[in-house]
Amino acid sequence: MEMTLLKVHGSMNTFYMFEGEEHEDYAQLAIQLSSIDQDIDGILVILPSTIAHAKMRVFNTDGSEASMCGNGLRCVARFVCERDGVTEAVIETMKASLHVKKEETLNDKIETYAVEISPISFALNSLPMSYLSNSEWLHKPLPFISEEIPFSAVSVPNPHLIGIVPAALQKDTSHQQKWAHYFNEENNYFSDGVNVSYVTPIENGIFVRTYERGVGFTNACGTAMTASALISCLAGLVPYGDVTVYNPGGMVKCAVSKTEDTIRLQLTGNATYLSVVKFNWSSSGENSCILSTEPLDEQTDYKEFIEQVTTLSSQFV
Ligand SMILES: N[C@@H](CCC[C@H](N)C(=O)O)C(=O)O
Repeated sequence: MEMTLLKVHGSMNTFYMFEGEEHEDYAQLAIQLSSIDQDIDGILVILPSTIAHAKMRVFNTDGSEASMCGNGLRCVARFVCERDGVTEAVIETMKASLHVKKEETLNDKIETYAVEISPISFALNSLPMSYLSNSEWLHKPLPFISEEIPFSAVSVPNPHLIGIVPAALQKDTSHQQKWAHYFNEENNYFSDGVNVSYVTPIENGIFVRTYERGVGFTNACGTAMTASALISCLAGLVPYGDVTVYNPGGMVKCAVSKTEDTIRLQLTGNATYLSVVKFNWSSSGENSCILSTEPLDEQTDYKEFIEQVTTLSSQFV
């Protein structure tokens, strides 16, 4: 089957995105595409929805399906808004229908979208995480990892384990690599695996590096950055409101607001189109191949933006 794919990124978290139908073997397509193009972190499928403007499904490079993808949702938001001629929309995801909207550009010429991140839960069984008989784990060391790093577990709704680390542990990624790898193999704590982020407060925000479940280290993970902003606010490391979050692929803004019984999260960042790719997909994989690639010209502007904004975080990249 010949398909037209858009190669897109949010903070350099990179995907092939396309309109599809239900009941195709997208897990296998994700595995095939990521073995052909090792730049990508997964695929985004835009489907018809009976309750929203569209439905998004996201598959990691290992073929596992995730309940949410913050960076991907911004790209889907752009596609759906441009397709339907609107500036706001609702996108159905695995666990919730989420509000998305076109935003003021983060910088000249950068297509920018804001997306709701929800539902949020600190209940360990929502990840799931199992540790002794705890029902939540917030800003406390996990002694089998380290007595110094405060970890928090949260689902938004995909699962995140977030550690607040000093600059030295942010620069040397081997500690994070070891534990993230361990938690994403057969283990006693996370039966479905977990996205693991190390967060370091910097001058005007936080820096977040994420090892994604089903992928490995990524340039950025949108849900992880938003969950990290929330944990940093709860821990008193940054004030509530708009948190500037740097990552190896760029910078986003995460709005965190909290009343007595409600937390609201919104992720704002780029939705950049890289190229239009014609792909021949055969289910056996034998004849699957890229037929043509037509580069688009948005990445030059994105690179300029990154050069301007990432001086503070360059020590970690
Ligand atoms: N990159 C995404 C998250 C993708 C899914 C994740 N690997 C999982 O399995 O939960 C993001 O931007 O949120």
